[in-house]
Amino acid sequence: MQNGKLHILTDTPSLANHFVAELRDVTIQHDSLRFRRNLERLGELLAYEISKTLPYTTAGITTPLAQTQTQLLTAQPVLATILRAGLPLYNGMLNYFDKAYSTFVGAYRVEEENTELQINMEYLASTDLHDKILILADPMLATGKSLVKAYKGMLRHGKPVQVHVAAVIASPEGVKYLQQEIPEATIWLGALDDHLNEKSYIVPGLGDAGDLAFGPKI
Ligand SMILES: O=P(O)(O)OC[C@H]1O[C@H](OP(=O)(O)OP(=O)(O)O)[C@H](O)[C@@H]1O
Ligand SMILES: O=c1cc[nH]c(=O)[nH]1
Ligand SMILES: [Mg+2]
Repeated sequence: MQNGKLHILTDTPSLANHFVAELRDVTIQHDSLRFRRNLERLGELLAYEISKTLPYTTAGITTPLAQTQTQLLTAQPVLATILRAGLPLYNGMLNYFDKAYSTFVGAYRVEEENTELQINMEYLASTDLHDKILILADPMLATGKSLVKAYKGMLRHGKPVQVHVAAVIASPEGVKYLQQEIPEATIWLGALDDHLNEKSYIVPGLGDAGDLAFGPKI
């Protein structure tokens, strides 16, 4: 699906399908090194796709043989992510936007029986966001509450001129919530899944991205 504001990598046959498949597959996903690397690879692909929509200016460069011209980013984006599971995806993006400044948010879902899902946000370290192109990356867009809470917290550090949200797997419910709460955002997904289950996990999804990347939380 491509509607200008929502882009989904796996709607087109490409290697992105392999990386998402390996993240989901129970016979492969327990290899945590491979799991993190696949998140990183998708961060690289998403960064590349986003880069095609950013502003560029013509710049002159000197090779050993001649002068030539090229198109370079007018300004670096700011990369933001949510700990823990966001780290490998962020790292992939930083591999490509290698001069970007960063913003980090520490947030986690509090999953308790019979209560509505809450997000605990305990840490936010941000660079100046005023008039910046912000790319907010988190592998899982489930209810969307973590991303929305993180973004609203970040606005204390300036209003970005452009907002991109990048996720590896999203639910339709999460996309709808994000579009309602952050209508200015362009959304970039690895895959758009079917639904959320009663514990607000994405189905078919991949399970718990943070635990698969870094081990179970106690
Ligand atoms: O859309 P939501 O319903 O808010 O869910 C998505 C959040 O869940 C995961 O983090 P989690 O809370 O599991 O923390 P972790 O990265 O420490 O595992 C994921 O990385 C998102 O931040
Ligand atoms: O399906 C989900 C939902 C939230 N967080 C995850 O890691 N997976
Ligand atoms: Mg988790």
